Amino acid sequence: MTVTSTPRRVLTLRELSVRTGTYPLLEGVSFTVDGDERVGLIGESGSGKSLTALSIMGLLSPGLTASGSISVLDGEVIGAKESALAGRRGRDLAMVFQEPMTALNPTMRVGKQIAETMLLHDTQPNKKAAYGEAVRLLERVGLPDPERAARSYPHQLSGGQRQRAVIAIAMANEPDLLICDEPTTALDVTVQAQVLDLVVSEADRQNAALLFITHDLAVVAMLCQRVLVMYGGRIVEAGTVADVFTNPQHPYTAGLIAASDLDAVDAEGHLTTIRGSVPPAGKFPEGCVFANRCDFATDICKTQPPWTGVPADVRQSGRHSDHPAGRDETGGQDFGYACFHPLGENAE
Ligand SMILES: Nc1ncnc2c1ncn2[C@@H]1O[C@H](COP(=O)(O)OP(=O)(O)OP(=O)(O)O)[C@@H](O)[C@H]1O
Repeated sequence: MTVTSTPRRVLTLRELSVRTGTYPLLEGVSFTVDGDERVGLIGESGSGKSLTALSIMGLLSPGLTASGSISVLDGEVIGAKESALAGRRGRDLAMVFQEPMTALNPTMRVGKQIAETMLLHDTQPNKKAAYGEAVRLLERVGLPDPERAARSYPHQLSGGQRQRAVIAIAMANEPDLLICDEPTTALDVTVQAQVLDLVVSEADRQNAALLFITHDLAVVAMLCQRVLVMYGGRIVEAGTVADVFTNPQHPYTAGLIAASDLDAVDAEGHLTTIRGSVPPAGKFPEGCVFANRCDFATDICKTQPPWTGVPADVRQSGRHSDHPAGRDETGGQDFGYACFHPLGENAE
């Protein structure tokens, strides 16, 4: 008899909400990531993707308050002391930001920075061993002269090399979850694909789950098994990449897909885009947050917020199967927001 082991759940968000003093930025965000998964988080600029990632890392700016629950492995993030969060960052989970200099100390040599993250988490016995491992990591992430790179300050490396060094730091302590927020946006087009390959190969090599934030649907289609679609601080659709990209249920998802297809032109020959733009935070409509840009909106969408609870089956099992836009029965995804007028089969 073949025994298949269930992968470990590394991340569970339950009704995460984030507010400024006066208005919500994220509302009712619920999803899970298992240890063997690569999950994409997509949405236009201002949808709330980075805030979701920063919430998971416990790195929200002062002045923002989070409620709900974020569990990384077995540790709760919301309400945890900074000392506890710092102990988990880099060990249980790590993040690669869009701009590598965000993560690097400009005044410290790269090798020392990598060594320090290992010493911080006691994954190397002493400075000499940690520095040796840092050089090996720089070689593994593709730096051509790793000893020289280790002796360099960040500004002495190219943008692509800096991002490779950041990936080395992120993976130095073998985290269970790697979050990447647009990791290639600031890089030359020529090195973007190499850095993407590196992220995936490092995550796979260490069996780390990947939460990959991007505007680029093609990258998600290439890298991820599952996708979460975010708009107005909510997850509006979730499912397997195959399901969501071929048969989107939410009009916003359908619009994103149409806008990403460079061959798609409307009757007047203009490229298809989603009409209007993402409102600034605090200015989303009452009712459905997408109602003012949606071609399918009816009166109910403008007045009544769609259901935003976490369904009982998700609360119990982390899986959700009976809602139209949550129809993925294999991926364990879940969310708390849905369209009044799901597009149904063959959305196009
Ligand atoms: N500290 C803050 N205080 C107030 N509003 C904020 C703060 N941080 C983010 N926001 C607002 O929250 C909304 C979501 O921002 P977020 O950065 O998460 O979007 P995003 O989807 O990651 O966009 P992008 O793709 O451009 O990074 C935006 O309207 C942003 O202006």
